[in-house]
Amino acid sequence: MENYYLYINGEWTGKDLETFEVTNPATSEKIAAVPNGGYAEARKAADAACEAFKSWSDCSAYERAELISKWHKLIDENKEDLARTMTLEQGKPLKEALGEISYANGFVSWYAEEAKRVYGETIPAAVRYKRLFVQKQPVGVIAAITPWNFPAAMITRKVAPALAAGCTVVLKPAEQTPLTAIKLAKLAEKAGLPRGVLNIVTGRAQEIGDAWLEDSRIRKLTFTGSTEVGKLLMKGSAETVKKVSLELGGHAPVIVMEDADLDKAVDGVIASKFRNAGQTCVCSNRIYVHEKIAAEFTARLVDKVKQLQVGNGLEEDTDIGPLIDEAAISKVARHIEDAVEKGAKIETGGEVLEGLYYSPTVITGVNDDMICMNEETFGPLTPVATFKTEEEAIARANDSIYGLAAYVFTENITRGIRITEALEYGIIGLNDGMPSTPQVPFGGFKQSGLGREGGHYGIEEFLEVKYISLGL
Ligand SMILES: NC(=O)C1=CN([C@@H]2O[C@H](COP(=O)(O)OP(=O)(O)OC[C@H]3O[C@@H](n4cnc5c(N)ncnc54)[C@H](OP(=O)(O)O)[C@@H]3O)[C@@H](O)[C@H]2O)C=CC1
Ligand SMILES: O=C(O)CCCC(=O)O
Repeated sequence: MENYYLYINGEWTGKDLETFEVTNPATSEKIAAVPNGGYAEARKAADAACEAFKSWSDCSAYERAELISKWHKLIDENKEDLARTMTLEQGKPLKEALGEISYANGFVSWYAEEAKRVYGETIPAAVRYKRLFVQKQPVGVIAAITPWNFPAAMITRKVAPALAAGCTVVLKPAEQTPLTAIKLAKLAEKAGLPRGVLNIVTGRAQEIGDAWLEDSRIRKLTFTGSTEVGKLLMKGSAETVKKVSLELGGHAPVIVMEDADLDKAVDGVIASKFRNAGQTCVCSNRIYVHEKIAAEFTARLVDKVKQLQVGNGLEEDTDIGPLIDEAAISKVARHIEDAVEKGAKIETGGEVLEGLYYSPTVITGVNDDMICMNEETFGPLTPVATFKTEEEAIARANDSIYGLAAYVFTENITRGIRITEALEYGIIGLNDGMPSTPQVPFGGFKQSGLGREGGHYGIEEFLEVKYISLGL
């Protein structure tokens, strides 16, 4: 078993701390023990990041870009090992894990370049004897708290722009998936990132979070995870008025119009629904199909869902791995039981399999009172409801406290644009089940979060705007 430690001020520490176990959700086997850090370690990490900020923020953008590019190269050279580690601790199929490493590394290369494009501005003054300038500066020390469902991409999507902007970082990965995070930090060290610039603390979430929330030297919190914890962290950030970026829950609707290309729509739904066994905040959670094509759409969908292979992610033909834990299984089962009690029909799936596996499921006869039509399932359940008019579909799709991703399938581009503009969502896949990519803004409306990650928008979250008035 490999050793995994905390990474604070360029040193691998925490060897004397108690540990917590990391298990493989596919087999329930213990795969590693990781130090159970807490308040003291979080403080040390913050001290290191504060000290390192002085020199890191003073480096030229080109110096930072070069180190970030070296990190990118090392991640690429180690992608098989990183992907295998991810599959072992998180469960997703190896082919998906490899895809995530490439996606994650896409943020690293994008922000290595973007570091060089942090432009300022000059603004015409109203009087002759003044010159007005705007420049951008790094926010300061950043605290990042990340989830288990994307153990690499949720880290690089935060850390790469923060480093590029000149910020230093303290990071707490999720309890279930710290190994990928630690391996990424080892590669950052190998790339030559100066000590204290990136610090990783594993352990007791609330203590670590509290230490960073109360620390006025930490100027920004960036978080991906549940809406519940996001709200707690937002409240906790108020005391020291930190900047906050939150990427929280979703409840993505899919609208399939009567003029959709049905094969495209079915493939899009499968891609968005079953990615990571449905454990993605942009996974489609509820499908609205025009009543005229509902029977044909459902038949084609069910046929394809039946072909999905459930199994250990390390096996080559696996499409759907295990869910992360028992609570995730119970949530899916509860959503299906509730739907069936309220009149839904299981077209395929609906079974808890041995271990942490749940069979990919399609249900029909769905109505808006069912839990699955109101809450994020975060599992492989596909509820299919029908609608009569475009207005009805839009209203039902928007009837949610969430606003992260939505999907629309239609071959009529005018209608597609009209629906897209009416949807209260931050990300829309129009005839596309996989809109995520490093160069675009990712984030939600309403209670799905604040701020944007990715693209040129992502680096702005780590920059302060400074206005300088020069009197001549
Ligand atoms: N938007 C998204 O991408 C995600 C959404 N979710 C949703 O949330 C549900 C629950 O998943 P869960 O893993 O519990 O998500 P959480 O929001 O609890 O966890 C996300 C991260 O926050 C940390 N955390 C939890 N509580 C605190 C706290 N009080 N202070 C500081 N950090 C904290 C966790 O640490 P630790 O792991 O140590 O508890 C983890 O690193 C899922 O079923 C899903 O619906 C989950 C993951 C990602
Ligand atoms: O928050 C998530 O669930 C991970 C984001 C997935 C993506 O970037 O598409």
